Formats: sequence, structure tokens, C-alpha cells
Amino acid sequence: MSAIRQLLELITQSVEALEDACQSSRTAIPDLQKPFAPSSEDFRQIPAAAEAAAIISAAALQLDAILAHPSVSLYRIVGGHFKSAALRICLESNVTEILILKGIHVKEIAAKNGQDPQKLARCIRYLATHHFYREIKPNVFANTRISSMLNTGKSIQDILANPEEKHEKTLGVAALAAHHLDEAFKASAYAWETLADPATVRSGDPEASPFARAMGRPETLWKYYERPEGGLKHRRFNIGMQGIEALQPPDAILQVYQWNSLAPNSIIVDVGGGVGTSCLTLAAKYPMLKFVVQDRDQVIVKAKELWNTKMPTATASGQVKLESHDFFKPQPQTTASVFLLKQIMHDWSDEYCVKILTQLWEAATPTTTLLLMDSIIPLACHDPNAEGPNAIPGACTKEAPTPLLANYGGANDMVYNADFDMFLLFNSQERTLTQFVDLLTRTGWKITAVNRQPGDSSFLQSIEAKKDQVKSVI
Ligand SMILES: C[S@@+](CC[C@H](N)C(=O)[O-])C[C@H]1O[C@@H](n2cnc3c(N)ncnc32)[C@H](O)[C@@H]1O
Repeated sequence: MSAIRQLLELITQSVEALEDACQSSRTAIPDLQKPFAPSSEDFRQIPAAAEAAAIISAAALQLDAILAHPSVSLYRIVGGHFKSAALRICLESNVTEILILKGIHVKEIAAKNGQDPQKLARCIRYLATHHFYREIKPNVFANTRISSMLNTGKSIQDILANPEEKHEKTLGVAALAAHHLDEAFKASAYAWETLADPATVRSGDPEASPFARAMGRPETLWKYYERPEGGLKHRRFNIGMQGIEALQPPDAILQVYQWNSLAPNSIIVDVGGGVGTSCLTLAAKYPMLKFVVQDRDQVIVKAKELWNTKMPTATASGQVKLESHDFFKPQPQTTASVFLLKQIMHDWSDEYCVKILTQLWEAATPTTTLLLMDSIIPLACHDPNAEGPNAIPGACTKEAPTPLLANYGGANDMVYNADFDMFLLFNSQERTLTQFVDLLTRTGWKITAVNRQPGDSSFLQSIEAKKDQVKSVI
């Protein structure tokens, strides 16, 4: 059977599976022309529907790759930054907030946001060509479910009166997109220059990132944010991060480990735990366990304020300790049952991760579990290492049916975006399972299990490791 017939068959079967799953769960396939709402994505909670939707998207993208002229496909990627630039113009000039359901003429849009109507129409039409907006009649535009995600819910009058407040008290999706279209976009223009320079090609130093080069100063994003010109962008970044957190299932931390297998009074150390968001959930659910939240001094000050408001009894009783600690220095907790590191490894390149993991190895007992909560990057092909008698339990990820790419191709783009973003901004990375195995083996840890979230997305999986007897030479 030809590849296009195979793909068509996958689509036909999956459309039937999707419709059946939606019908029996009384969920609906969303309408592209209606605004996004969390409920518009309810069908994805049904595993069969989520799987069918992923297969249909992957197959449609693969059909396009086969059938579009290669120059069109080539320029869809070459022109990625053109689309980003057009979108930045629309986002910063508040187009989504101005558009109304029945559509609005570009002259009216321009009258409201002060842009040139001709140039603005070109940007919106370019994006409408990719279903981001809609051109309903000549020069009359409206939102789609995709562009509506950028809606801050504020009126154009309010935004123009207080532009600095645009992202305050919002879900953070527009803030996150604005950050990526600004700091990460500028950094991406210097990605090759960073790798063409012998001084930085192999560097994992966060001060030698493409972002640092773009800004013309060897400093981290955090240092940049401390500058006067970085202050507002820092606020926007933090709002965007809250947006990501809001998208994570609140009980994800409960699913990543068998917390109820721990004996009473076991100590869980949340290393780089921020203000202790994970431990708030865990401490409430498991009052018999003890927690230590460690982070930098300034963050622990904030953590104390948060815990005093949210769960003062936990800190007063000693169930939870909030501790200033630099994870590059010797670890003071030497009786931990679990060292939890949630979204820490992806902030750092290997040379820094080795330092963090080595400090934990020195402080671990033979029974301590190291629990890394991070994304695991799937390969774009079948992973032969994930199976076989010596495979790590849980290592095998769900692969898409042939002839699709094993990782569902572009339908699974987010984790690769995240990985590239980490390179651009921090000179760090997300990792494949093999990369985690290498990193942990080098630092004396042996992976014992991989726990994947329901639905098996690449996002926030967990890796369990135990101290190995020997450390290889680093
Ligand atoms: C991506 S955040 C993750 C926070 C938390 N684990 C979570 O998932 O919500 C990274 C954390 O690492 C902390 N951090 C950065 N450098 C650190 C260091 N040298 N020692 C301890 N914590 C550090 C940051 O302050 C921040 O809270």
C-alpha cells in the first residue's frame, strides 16, 4: 500500500475512534472558529480520544510533507522567524483583543492600535494562511481558537492606558508567547554565531548562551532581568511561568512516585524546590512524611511568606523545613529518603548537572531515592534501547503506529521547542533517556525506574535512581 493510502487509513480509523470516544464521553471535537476555553479541550482527557487526535495530526502533517512541493516545506521552516515576527507585531499591537467574533476591518483595527493598516493586514493575512486568524471577507479579520489563546481578556482601552499591566492577573499564555517572541527570538538569531565561535561551541556556561551573545554581554538571563531594561520583562517571564504551571495537572507530583511506600517520618528533600509548591501538595496529602524545601536565600524568604499563609502548621510543627541551600555546595541533609529535583536538570548543561548530582551522591544513603522530574525527549525513530531484558522498567515510551514518526512528529513539537529554548536562553537542555542514563552513570547513580504520566506525554516524567557502589571518573 502506498504511504499516502496508509496515512489515509490511519486517519479514517482514528476519526472513527475519536468520534466514538467523544460521543461516549459526551465531549465535543472543538470548533476552530470558536474561542479557546479549557473546556474546548475536554475531549483530550479521554485517552482514546487524545491518542486518535495525535495520530490524525501526525498523519496530516506527514501527508503534507509528502505532497507539498519541497520548496514550500523548506520555506515553511526557513520562514519560521518571519511568522514569529508577524505574530509579535500582532501580539504587541493587541490584535487578538481587538478582533471580534463577526470580524472587523483592518482599518478599524489600525484605528484602535495605531498601526499602519496595510502592514497590519499583511501580518494578519500571513498568519490567517496558517489558521491562526481568519480572513472572513477582504481585509476583515477574526480570531480562531488558536489566536484566542493570546487574549488577555482586557479591553484595548485598558491595555493602552496601562501597557505595563497588560499581563498582570492573566492566565499567562500571552505573557509566555511574548517572552518567547522577544528574548528567545532575539537569542535565536545568534544561535549559529554561538556555535561557530570556538570559544563557545562546546560551552555549557549560562553566561555564554546565544541570548548572552544577542545582548552583547556575557551574563545570564537572570542578570539581564536585574537591569532597568529587564525589570518589566522579568515580570512578564514570571507571569508566563505561572501560566505553564497552571497547565500542569495539580496532582502531577502525587503521580510521579509511590509516596505511600515511604515509612512514617521519612524525609523528602526538594532540592531547588522554589517556594515549595510541590511540597505543599505532598505535605497536605502525607502528614506522616517530613519535607525539606531547599532553594536560594531570596527564594526561601518568599517560601516562608507563602507557607505562613497557606500551611503555617506544617512549618510550626517541624513537618516542613524551609532551608537556604546552594545545590552546588555540600548537601547538609544526609538522611533523606528521597532527593526530589523537579525541573532542575533542564536548567543546566551536563557540566553543572554533574556537580549537582555529585553533591547529592555524597549525601545519599544506600537506600536514598533520587527522583528527577523533567521532560524526557523522545527520539524521532524507534528506540531499541528502551526494550529487552536489561531495559529500565517504564523506559519504553508509547510510539506512534507506522508509517508515522515514532514520536508523533510535529504533533509532539512542544518538548522540542522547550529543549531549543533552554539552549538559546540558558545554554542548557532537555534530555533523552540515554542522555539521562549517561549523566547519572557518570555521577554514581543507577536508574531503577521511569514513571510516565497518564497519556504518556513527554512532559514531566520522572526518573528514579539509587546510589551505585562506584562512581565512574568524571
Ligand atoms: C525551574 S525552577 C524549579 C522550581 C521547583 N523545583 C518547581 O518545579 O516548581 C528552578 C529553581 O532552581 C533554583 N536554583 C537556581 N540555582 C540554584 C542554586 N545554586 N541552589 C539552589 N537552588 C537554585 C531557582 O531559584 C528555582 O527555584
